[in-house]
Amino acid sequence: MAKITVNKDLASERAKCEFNVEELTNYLDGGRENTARRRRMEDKVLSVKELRDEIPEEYLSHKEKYENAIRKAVLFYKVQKSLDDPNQSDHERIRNSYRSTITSAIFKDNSPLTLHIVMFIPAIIGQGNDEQREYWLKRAKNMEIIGTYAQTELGHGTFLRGLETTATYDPATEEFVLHSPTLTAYKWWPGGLAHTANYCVVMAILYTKSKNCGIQPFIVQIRDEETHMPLPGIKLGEIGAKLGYNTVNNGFLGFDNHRIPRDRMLMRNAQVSKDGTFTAGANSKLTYGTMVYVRVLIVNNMANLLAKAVTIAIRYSAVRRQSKLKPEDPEPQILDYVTQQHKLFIGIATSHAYSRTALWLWDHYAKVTSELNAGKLDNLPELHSLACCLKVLSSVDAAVFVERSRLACGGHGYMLSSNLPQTYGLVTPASTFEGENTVLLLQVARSLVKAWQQMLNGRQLAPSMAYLADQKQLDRWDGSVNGIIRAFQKVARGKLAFSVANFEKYQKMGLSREDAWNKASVQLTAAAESHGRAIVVQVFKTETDRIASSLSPPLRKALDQLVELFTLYWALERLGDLLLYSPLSEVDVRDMQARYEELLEKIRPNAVGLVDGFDIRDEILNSALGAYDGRVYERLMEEALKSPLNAEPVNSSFHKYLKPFMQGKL
Ligand SMILES: CCCCCCCC/C=C\CCCCCCCCCC(=O)SCCNC(=O)CCNC(=O)[C@H](O)C(C)(C)COP(=O)(O)OP(=O)(O)OC[C@H]1O[C@@H](n2cnc3c(N)ncnc32)[C@H](O)[C@@H]1OP(=O)(O)O
Ligand SMILES: Cc1cc2nc3c(=O)[nH]c(=O)nc-3n(C[C@H](O)[C@H](O)[C@H](O)COP(=O)(O)OP(=O)(O)OC[C@H]3O[C@@H](n4cnc5c(N)ncnc54)[C@H](O)[C@@H]3O)c2cc1C
Repeated sequence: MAKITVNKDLASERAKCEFNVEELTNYLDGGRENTARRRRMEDKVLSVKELRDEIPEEYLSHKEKYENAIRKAVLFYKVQKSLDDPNQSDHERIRNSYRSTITSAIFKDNSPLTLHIVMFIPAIIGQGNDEQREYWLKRAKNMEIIGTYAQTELGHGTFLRGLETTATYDPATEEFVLHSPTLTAYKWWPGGLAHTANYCVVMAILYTKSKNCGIQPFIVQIRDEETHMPLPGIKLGEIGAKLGYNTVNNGFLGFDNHRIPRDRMLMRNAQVSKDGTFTAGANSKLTYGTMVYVRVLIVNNMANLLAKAVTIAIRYSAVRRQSKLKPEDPEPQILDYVTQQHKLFIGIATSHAYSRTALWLWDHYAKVTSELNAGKLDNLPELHSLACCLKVLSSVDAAVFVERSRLACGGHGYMLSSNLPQTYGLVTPASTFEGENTVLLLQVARSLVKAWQQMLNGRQLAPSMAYLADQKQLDRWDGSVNGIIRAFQKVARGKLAFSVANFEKYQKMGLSREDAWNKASVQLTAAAESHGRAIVVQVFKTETDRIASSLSPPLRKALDQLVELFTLYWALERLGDLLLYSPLSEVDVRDMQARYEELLEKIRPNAVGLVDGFDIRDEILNSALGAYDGRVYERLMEEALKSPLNAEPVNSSFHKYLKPFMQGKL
């Protein structure tokens, strides 16, 4: 094997690291065996050279990008399948794949099969009855059919009761008639819908016996299994170019009185009998279960994308030298600027915070799902609220810190060859999809207001909201992580109390409940956001304490520093709230600021080790700035030379336009 020459600054950073990087990787993977398994899988996938792009994706046309993505998706699926351990349960398979980012090595802009895996199959599992699962899951898991999740319409994404697609039951033929009565009823957005999927789960308003029975899921064939032509009564297409996700093949779909058999309604929850009698499920919101599942997964996806961005930015910052700190000294590494550390170390800490929170949430999700399967629904509202608020916070923070990583790389961060713009294109839609963030915060606020009322009635609160009942004053600011967590809880409690008081005040002033809610909604969403912050810091701290107790002292210290940095960063960001709701004084603020700066200094020698610990291979980072060897400038030039414009010294447009123009002949 050729010897890698590592940039000398990066090499000396690695020599400075105070902990064992491999131990950190094992910790993140959940053990040495998991690291080995993940690496074996990466080796195998990366050994398939047909999965690599010869021409950088960005130089392909829109159509070529899609065709190339499909070519790779098929091959990638087969390689993955050959590595699958059939003895793992679905729960274990997903948990074990939490640290896997290998998909990014193949697709810079995501795969056209994403929705098949992430929503179509889960919708059949969550919404299909036993026979439906038996039949459809086998076909879907074997890739005999490819599906997507078609819910959003041109006119409505958030407000599901406002969907216009109808499924009207016809008892004479025992069929549902699917129809899009208007342009705005067209399904719009589903990934893979345009040219990839031949089936989809369609969410439509069910009418039977002339009654609206709410939104229900239907499994609908949309293309012929042989010719792939759209079926009669179905209009399909692609929605066009987007900020990112351009290889996901998002599509539109309209129905013109398209008929499907009765057994195509997924009937795990609600049912329609042959004569058209509707039987409601135990809770109508179980129909929204696929969204809860994906919201839970998104938290982890955000942690991984952020780890990628911050790895690139930290390595680049160790290599890049710019300006002068002292006139007599050479140009320093930009990582030595404390402002640069302030921009980036929080990204490392945030990725850790959400990857710990994501695992915690996944285990909670699995527990509640098994209760739901046993008919126990009590914990569904809390799960919904938690999934909403953690999806919101992780997507907002990831977008901010990925963009900050890009900016921290100066001009080179603007290059597609840095892979930072594309990474931003992957994180930013998560603030919109799977429930627009403000809308989800309002759902969280709704659950908090309910909890507040339960508390006033002396009822027990769900564990994640139990702190609301803690009436004790926070007498003293001690600056410890646990003290700050309690302060965050006080903030959330205080903001909730304030918004509930305003909500009630507006109603007393004569506004309807709905108008009062709307008027109080800025404060309500702020309370929901604070509730989320309190949960994330607490989970980050307690889960790190729980899992890291057996680690070596140097690594334990490094992780504790990240937890403290994360806590202090948000305390300083939310000073106004803390000054309102906790006994924080001016001196305490100055102490916190000093401690924060001290932490930046302590983390500085470990910065490269911390991102090396994410163990994201060059093929996955896909970045001229972030490669392990730090050959930043050489790679930037190599990538520049791949531009098709560099294939010839003079472009034909010179003779056609520029020359006549400059010579006054045009
Ligand atoms: C080996 C496999 C490994 C897999 C690994 C995969 C790796 C990849 C990882 C990550 C994936 C990244 C890529 C993801 C691509 C995703 C693409 C995106 C797809 C989509 O966007 S699909 C469309 C999503 N759409 C939405 O989210 C719509 C948002 N709107 C809503 O959810 C609702 O309309 C609403 C909640 C806002 C309001 O609903 P409505 O019916 O009007 O409700 P109300 O009448 O107001 O009642 C509210 C009442 O209901 C309760 N409630 C609401 N939702 C739920 C729920 N889901 N569960 C439980 N309860 C719910 C709510 O609390 C209220 O209760 P109350 O009345 O207060 O008691
Ligand atoms: C990349 C990408 C992939 C997607 N993939 C899929 C898919 O596979 N399948 C699918 O079905 N859908 C998909 N979607 C659609 C996505 O789920 C919706 O865009 C999302 O649910 C938001 O709905 P909307 O676009 O209608 O936004 P809107 O609801 O119109 O939001 C616009 C604005 O209105 C505000 N607003 C709306 N309602 C309220 C309210 N009640 N209170 C306060 N403010 C409100 C919002 O906060 C926002 O600021 C995808 C979207 C994207 C971007």
